[in-house]
Formats: sequence, structure tokens, C-alpha cells
Amino acid sequence: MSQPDAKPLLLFVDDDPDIQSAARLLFRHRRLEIVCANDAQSALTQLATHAVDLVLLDLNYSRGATSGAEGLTLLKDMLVLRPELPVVVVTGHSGVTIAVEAMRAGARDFVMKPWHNDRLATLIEKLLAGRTTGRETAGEPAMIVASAALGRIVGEADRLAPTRAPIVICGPPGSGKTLLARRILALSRDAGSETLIRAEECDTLPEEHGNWLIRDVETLTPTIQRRLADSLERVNPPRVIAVSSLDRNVLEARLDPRLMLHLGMVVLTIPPLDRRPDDIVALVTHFSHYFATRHGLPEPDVDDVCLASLKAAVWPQNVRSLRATVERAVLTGTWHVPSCERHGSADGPATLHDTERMLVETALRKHGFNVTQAARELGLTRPALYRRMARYGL
Ligand SMILES: Nc1ncnc2c1ncn2[C@@H]1O[C@H](COP(=O)(O)OP(=O)(O)OP(=O)(O)O)[C@@H](O)[C@H]1O
Repeated sequence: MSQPDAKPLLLFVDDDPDIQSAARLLFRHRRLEIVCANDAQSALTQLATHAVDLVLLDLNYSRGATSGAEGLTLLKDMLVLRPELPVVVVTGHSGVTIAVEAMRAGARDFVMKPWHNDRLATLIEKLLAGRTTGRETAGEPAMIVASAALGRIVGEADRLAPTRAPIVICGPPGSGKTLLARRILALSRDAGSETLIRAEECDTLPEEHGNWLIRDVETLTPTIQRRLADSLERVNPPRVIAVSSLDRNVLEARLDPRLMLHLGMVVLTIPPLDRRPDDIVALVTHFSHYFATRHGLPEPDVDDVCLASLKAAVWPQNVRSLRATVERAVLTGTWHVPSCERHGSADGPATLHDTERMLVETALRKHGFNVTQAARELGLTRPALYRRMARYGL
């Protein structure tokens, strides 16, 4: 939340540059700051990096979309990040039904396109008048979802969030299990009362039967596992979201069968980051902007070769490692991309120079030194590849 004496900041989400300009003009006249976003990812990044006071969200923000579905998903994402954020939805083609659905999902109001300038401005002033002053504590970090694989998992999680279903989330370290678990609890019917249980340190279960987030569930002692199974068999069981870095089958073998029966009704598995290259690209953009804003430094350059090496790298702690790599690039102005070697190198992360050399060499060998094919794989032109071959003596 911006300071009380600062101009309120409005985030406007619509991909049409003409409509963005019209909105800028309208709100600047009315002493509002405005930032714009073209798509879901940049909207979430703006929200994570700016003290936004209100969002105006076109439910069909991308060209050709008419169902409003993408807008509804983004609305939910934004309210996970900032549950109290006033969001006004704008709808044109998809009409009132979708607007009502958006109100049910937490939007404060809606306007139909084409909007009436004065009426829209009055509505926004009214909503902003009720804003609390002072800095609101940040909600959850934004969850960036660009790959189809993660999209399916998050879609399933959102669908089940308002139920009382216990859910197990598997996935390698740092892949976003806890973030997803918190998202489910934030979207659940009785959000707000969450008890975090670190299984390793747990010698008794909470009295309160609210929402439980259990981390490293496989490390619960056999006695606590049996007690947890008992609680899940009660008439009014706690809502449990359990998280584990073990593979699903290994987890099944480690947990009490009765506990697994209740707890593992739904198991969501987040794939490792290196199997989600689309997420790598989106996360790099997001974290670059986030850390550049946080540290007051410029965003680091990311060209195609750099992106290729980020996609080819091994991320032992998945998104956590990538996040740290991007923060380091913001701080030092240089990319230190971990090696592509599956088993890592004793010297620690290689420089971008080393990684690029290895990528070029690997592509050339793979294609029997056919420059055209290797260049195509690397996303480079032939001259660009020749320059690199000369630079690395290949
Ligand atoms: N899709 C994502 N978008 C943005 N940030 C993410 C995403 N996934 C993970 N992160 C970030 O990466 C870091 C690790 O995520 P998280 O703690 O949820 O992983 P985890 O799988 O629970 O890890 P661990 O198994 O080590 O407990 C956090 O800073 C989190 O905010």
C-alpha cells in the first residue's frame, strides 16, 4: 500500500495499447498513478514490485479471448497475493454472467465496456477512499505459472482448494510445493487460520482443527502418523495439505497405510524445474524485475544464449536456485549459471562464458559440426555461431 500522502497507484491490466493510453490519460487527470500490464505474468510481477492500491482488470486481457476464464484465474492469483486488494473487473464480450462469477471470486465491482469515464472514476475514488493507510504487509510471493505442466497442477489445486479435501504435494526441493500449499489454503473456504507443522520437530498435533500445512510429512514419527490418521477419520477433521520432497511411490512406502489412504486421496506432483523450460523464461523475467526493483539496480541483460544456458542448467534446488541466480545477476551484473553437468562440478557454478562454450560445443558435436543445424538448435544465426566458434577456438 502506498504512503497516505502519495498518489494512489492503480494497476491496469489490458493488452490493448490504445485502451491503456486512454486509461493513462483518464487517471492522470484525476491524480492517480497508473502502471499497466499486458498479461498475467507481468500483472503479477507489477503487483509483487509496486505498492498497488487498486486493480482494474479486463477479464479478456489478451487478443481474441472472450470467455473471461483467463481473467478469472488472474483475479484469483492476485487475491492470493493480496487478499484485501480492491479489484474492479472490466467486461465486454463475455457479459454479466462472468462479471457475477468474478464478484463471487472476490472482485469488488465491475464495469461494462465501453466504460463511462466519470462513472468509472467515481467508482474508483469510492473504493480508494476506503483504503487503509500505511504499508500493508506483503502477502505470499507471486506464483508464476507459464508451462502447461504447472498450469494443469495449479488448475487442479484451485479446483480443489474450496473443498475440505486433504492434498499431498510432491516434488523435488525448492520446486514450489510450499507456495502451492499456501495458495490452496489462501483459496480455501476458511482461509486465514493456518498452522504450519514441521514434521521433523513435531511431537504433538495441534488441538485446533483448522488448516494444517505439514512440511516433510514423511518425517513424522510412526506414533504421530497414527494420530494424524485418527484425526482424519473424525467427523470434523482438520484440512491437511501435506508436502514432501520424496517421489510419490517412495512416500507411499514410508507412510502408515491408513494415513496414506486418507491423506493421499489427491497427490499433486510438481515436476523439476529443468523439465519446465517455459517456467524458467517467465521466472527469469519475473525475478529480474522483482530484484531490480527491490535493490534499486538495473535489470540484468538476458539474451538468447543466456536463456539457453539457463534452460540447460541443472537446478539442484529448482526455483529456489534460479531465484538466487537471478538475484546474484542483479547484484553483480554478471550471470553465474550453474553447470549443465548432471553431477555438478567441483569448482561450483561456472561462468556464463564457460556454460556458453559448453553449449556451443555440445550442439556442434551433436550435429557432427554441421553449423546450420547447430545454429538452429541454439537459436543463433550462422554468423553468430561462427563468431562464437572463433571466440572459443572450436
Ligand atoms: N512458480 C513459482 N513462481 C514464483 N516463485 C516460485 C515458484 N515456485 C517456487 N518459487 C519460489 O521458490 C522458492 C522455493 O519455493 P518453495 O519453498 O515453495 O519450495 P518447496 O518445494 O516447498 O521447497 P522445499 O522442498 O525445500 O521445502 C520460494 O522462494 C518460492 O517463492
